[in-house]
Amino acid sequence: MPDLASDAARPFAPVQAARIAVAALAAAAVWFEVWEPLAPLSLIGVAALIFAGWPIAREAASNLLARRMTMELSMTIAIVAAASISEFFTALVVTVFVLVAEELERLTAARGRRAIGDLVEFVPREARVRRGSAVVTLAVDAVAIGDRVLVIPGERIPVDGAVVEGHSTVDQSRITGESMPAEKTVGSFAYAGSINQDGAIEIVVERVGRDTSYGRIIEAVESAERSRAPVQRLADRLAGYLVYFAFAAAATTFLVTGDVRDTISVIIVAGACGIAAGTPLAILGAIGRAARMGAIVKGGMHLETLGRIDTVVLDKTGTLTFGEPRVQAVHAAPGIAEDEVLRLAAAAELRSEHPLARAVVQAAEARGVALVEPAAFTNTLGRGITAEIAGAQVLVGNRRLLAETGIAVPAPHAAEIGSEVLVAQAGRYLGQIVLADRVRPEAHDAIAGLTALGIRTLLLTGDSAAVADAVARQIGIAEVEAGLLPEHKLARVAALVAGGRVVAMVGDGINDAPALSRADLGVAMGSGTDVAQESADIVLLGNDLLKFVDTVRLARRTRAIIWQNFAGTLGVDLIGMALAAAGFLSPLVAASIHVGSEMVFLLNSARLLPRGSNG
Ligand SMILES: Nc1ncnc2c1ncn2[C@@H]1O[C@H](COP(=O)(O)OP(=O)(O)OP(=O)(O)O)[C@@H](O)[C@H]1O
Ligand SMILES: [Zn+2]
Repeated sequence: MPDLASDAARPFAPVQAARIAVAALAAAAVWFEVWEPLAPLSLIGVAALIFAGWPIAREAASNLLARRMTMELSMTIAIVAAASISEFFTALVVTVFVLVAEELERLTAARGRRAIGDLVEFVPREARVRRGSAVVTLAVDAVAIGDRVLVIPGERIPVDGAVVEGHSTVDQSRITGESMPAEKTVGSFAYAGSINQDGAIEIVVERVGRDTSYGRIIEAVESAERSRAPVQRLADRLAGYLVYFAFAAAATTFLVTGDVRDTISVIIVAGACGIAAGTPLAILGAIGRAARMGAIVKGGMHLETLGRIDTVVLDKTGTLTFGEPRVQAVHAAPGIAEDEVLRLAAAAELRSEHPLARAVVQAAEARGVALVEPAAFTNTLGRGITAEIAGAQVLVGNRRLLAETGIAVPAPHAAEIGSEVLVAQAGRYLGQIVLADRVRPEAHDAIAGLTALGIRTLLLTGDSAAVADAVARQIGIAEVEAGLLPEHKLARVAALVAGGRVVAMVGDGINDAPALSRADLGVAMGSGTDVAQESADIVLLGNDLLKFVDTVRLARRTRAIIWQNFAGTLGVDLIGMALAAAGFLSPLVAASIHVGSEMVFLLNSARLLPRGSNG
């Protein structure tokens, strides 16, 4: 049972091969009774067992000292027992089996590790940095934020940053999971770890190394490898119990039948590496595969939770929509100019980070309206802005904000469904600005995918019921709750969790951060706030909701594979021990069943490893 973290990196050692060869040759020599001066004690057998069995016995001794019940322990006992009744052939062949199995396990585990190694290796170590008119090649560590990095066609992009020159298409599938090449022109954002295809581009460095999106993927996978998921601890415990059980069964067999060979078979047949090594391999493989799709799962525990979720709560703005509303129309009250409505709104919104605020300011700029700085302003959660402009109080926000101040507002324009931003000055209604956000094109299919998995979906939003209903209809979410303040979203999620649902909340961190952290699983959009991405359990780097659905499927499959291995191991071991106790299994057959079944379960886990990890 090799330890994934430490042993797997070790290549196939020549001495290990020598041990296997020596044990195999000695087994043949014993079989043909080549040189047996001291029969029934086989000198060749003893010498070969000491040489070949040494690592197994050493591992067994250290496990014994650490009070860990492992296969090495039971196998050592079985080998010694076989030798002590002069069954040297059996002892040697079992030794070969154990050594070969360990080597195979190590190779499988190494594949898991290599998937991570490839990940780390993929980002170039050097970058071409512009220095005045010259271009110098620097180690990526020496590149500073604000430097201009040049990337020629065919090269991998070494840093995260905005393109300031050139035009190209890049393959950024490793970061966002999108299979189509993405076009990069001046102003687009380029990710470290993507491959520049046909044009030279120049990038202003914004993030380097572990701070890049790709660096975060690596970090997530590495930490997933270090942290043990609860199911992994369960696997270790179960493996230990199996060894105890095998000892008890062997003792019983010996007491009842008095047959040493059958007793040895009972010990040998019970294997648990399929779960002890297969469980971490499955988790690592799944996390690596999710990372390939642009879904960073920050640990095996979250993967496990994801496999159990039955409810997904989604935020609207920034999650189901792009979170980039655009002004559709400005409706001014009689006698008021549209530009005046926009001017006051933009002034009030000037310092607000809210997506609606930014859209209003942008629209004002686009129309050439002069922007004035507000003398004072306050932001009321879920309502809007109260500002002081040119000595008058200006309200910019939703119906709730104006109604609470006693300002009458005409009914919404039936022509458009959009978020409305109402504007009032000194207690008088001036007009409204209608904004619309684009629904993410994959949102509809993503919801359908979740529904097909039997998952309940809810849309929670601070926006008006009219907008929320329109979005919900468009993407096929049945349950909608609108007009919610952040604390309402939190309470709603808390109620679902208290009701026994396993809840994932998908959001962008703008006014849904408390709910994100309250859910069993917080899923942050890559376009969301940094805080949300940092505190979330899963980050969707590419903002692709379909990849979230794929990740849910993957998590369920991982759970299924782990449980298949659990059940399979228990079944094989119990049936094997019963057959061995009844005298149906020779130690050799018992050893092949042990090793054979373990390899099947290990390969079952290895199915989850990302494919083509070199590409
Ligand atoms: N700066 C602002 N300017 C104008 N209106 C605002 C502002 N901040 C909040 N509002 C109003 O309050 C409502 C709720 O805002 P909140 O930020 O909680 O949710 P949201 O962004 O509309 O949607 P979601 O909850 O889906 O993210 C908005 O729809 C808007 O009507
Ligand atoms: Zn084993």
